[in-house]
Amino acid sequence: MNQSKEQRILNFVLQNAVRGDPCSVLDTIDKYCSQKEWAMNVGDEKGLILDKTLEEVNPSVALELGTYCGYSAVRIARLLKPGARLLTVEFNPEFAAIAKQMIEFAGVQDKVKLLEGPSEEIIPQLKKKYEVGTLDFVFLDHWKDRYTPDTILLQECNLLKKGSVLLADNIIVPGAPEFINYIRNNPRFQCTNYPSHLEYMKVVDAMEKAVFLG
Ligand SMILES: Nc1ncnc2c1ncn2CCCCCNC(=O)c1cc(-c2ccc(F)cc2)cc(O)c1O
Ligand SMILES: [Mg+2]
Repeated sequence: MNQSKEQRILNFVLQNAVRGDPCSVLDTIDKYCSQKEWAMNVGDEKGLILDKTLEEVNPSVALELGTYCGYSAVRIARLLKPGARLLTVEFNPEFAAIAKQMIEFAGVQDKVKLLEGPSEEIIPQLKKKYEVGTLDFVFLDHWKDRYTPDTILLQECNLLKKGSVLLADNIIVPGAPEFINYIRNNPRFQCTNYPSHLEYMKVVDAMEKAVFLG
């Protein structure tokens, strides 16, 4: 049974990155996906926007929707202060299994909780089952047509507080037009657009930051 692309990415990391060194894991994934096989990691260019936003917010509790191979989970976790934690949600069991190994190899497993399932099921469980009060930071990188319903669900579940920051990937490609329409016309959010490029490609993409005003 031949390997999946995600398994090949993980194997390349296990053989070429430095165990316990998150930056070497990120660099190794970027090297593989830019030189050998494209994959939908946020990548190093948009990754810098993610880094800068995280340094601004310095979250105690962060949520990621769409783990994939764990690239952005490692990217986020490496910047979290002691005691801070990331909850990351992945729908696809094969991706979740890869991401778990990636997160452990990078040595950030103590900061990351990987939750398997659809976001619409997990979000309503965050307060009671996962002891979340409110979320300081949310990275949206899952199905693009889930960005809006999940942003509404986060509000309905009282998971956002004044100052909570949402950062959404892929505003141009694959695109999230309904989300952009929703969030930019919603007086409870202050939005900023960050032009960039699709991971590992010369194709234009962008990220959108939305600060919840309470
Ligand atoms: N917890 C949950 N709930 C619901 N869905 C869930 C989920 N957890 C996961 N998923 C399921 C989403 C899996 C993938 C989402 N990401 C994407 O679809 C994505 C696609 C591209 C792309 C661009 C140009 C191309 F030509 C082709 C693909 C780039 C990206 O950066 C992307 O993030
Ligand atoms: Mg993405």
